[in-house]
Amino acid sequence: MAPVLTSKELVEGARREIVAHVAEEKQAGRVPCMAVVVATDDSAALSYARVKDRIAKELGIEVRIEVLDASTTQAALNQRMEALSNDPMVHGVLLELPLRRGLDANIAINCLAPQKDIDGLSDFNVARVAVGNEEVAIAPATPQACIAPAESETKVAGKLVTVIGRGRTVGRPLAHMLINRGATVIHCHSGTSDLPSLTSQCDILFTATGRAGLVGAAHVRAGQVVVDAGTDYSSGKVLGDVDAEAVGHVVKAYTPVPGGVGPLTTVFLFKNLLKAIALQTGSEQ
Ligand SMILES: Nc1nc2c(c(=O)[nH]1)N[C@@H](CN(C=O)c1ccc(C(=O)N[C@@H](CCC(=O)O)C(=O)O)cc1)CN2
Repeated sequence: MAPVLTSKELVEGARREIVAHVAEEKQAGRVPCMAVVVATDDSAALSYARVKDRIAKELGIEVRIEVLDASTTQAALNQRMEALSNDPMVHGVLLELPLRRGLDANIAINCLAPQKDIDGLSDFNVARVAVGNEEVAIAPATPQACIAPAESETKVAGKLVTVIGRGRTVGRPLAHMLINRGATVIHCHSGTSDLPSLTSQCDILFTATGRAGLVGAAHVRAGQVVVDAGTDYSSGKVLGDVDAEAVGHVVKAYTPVPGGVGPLTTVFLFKNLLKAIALQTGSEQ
């Protein structure tokens, strides 16, 4: 079996960096504060909010969780996002996804000032990433959490990579971020015909569809690194896109689910909060 690229060491390294950075912020008189808006009944999304709260406490970061009940309208959600964005004590706002039916995440997220959009999902941040201006953008956390384990195994620059998935939170920004890092990108999705021929020719395969077991032995070849950002809870436990048993016998290394991209996503959200502060205070131009 190929080595499993667990994210434990990367998470621990990132946490050490965050703790040091938070201490600097506190010396400068700021307590980094993230608002988490929960307007969903999705049990996974609710538990992610609680996980963020617990980890934030360990890192010295303040978290304000705002739960909006089932009667919340789009207008009320937008107003809450705007108010949190205008609060000088709040440095970043995150909207737990997916939202309740009838609420539009894009409209709500675009009510935030771009420098407070720590999910990096507002049109402003998406556009900055897409045009290669990532330095001064807030890039979404999950794509960052996909690239870090791949980079720990092999350089992304100059490689042929395939991305499966075109969602707004992972697949789409990930493809842009890989281009920004010098990779040659094949971008696939649910409508792609003959997926195995496009996934098996690349050096690094990223998958973010949420369809458990989509990637099997026919999709991979020896020597590849496979990064799995899929999460499917329909069976009662969390499963990735990759059939690890089948793929693990073929490839060079792969990230597991759980224990791979997920835990790294959370720490990159906190890193985004610190970048947001730098953008707000002008210490990053
Ligand atoms: N507004 C956002 N919503 C969502 C995002 C996001 O980046 N912004 N990503 C995911 C949720 N997410 C972080 O917010 C997240 C997902 C998974 C994990 C994680 O650690 N998963 C564990 C498995 C946990 C389990 O057993 O249930 C793992 O993979 O090891 C953390 C954060 C969707 N929503």
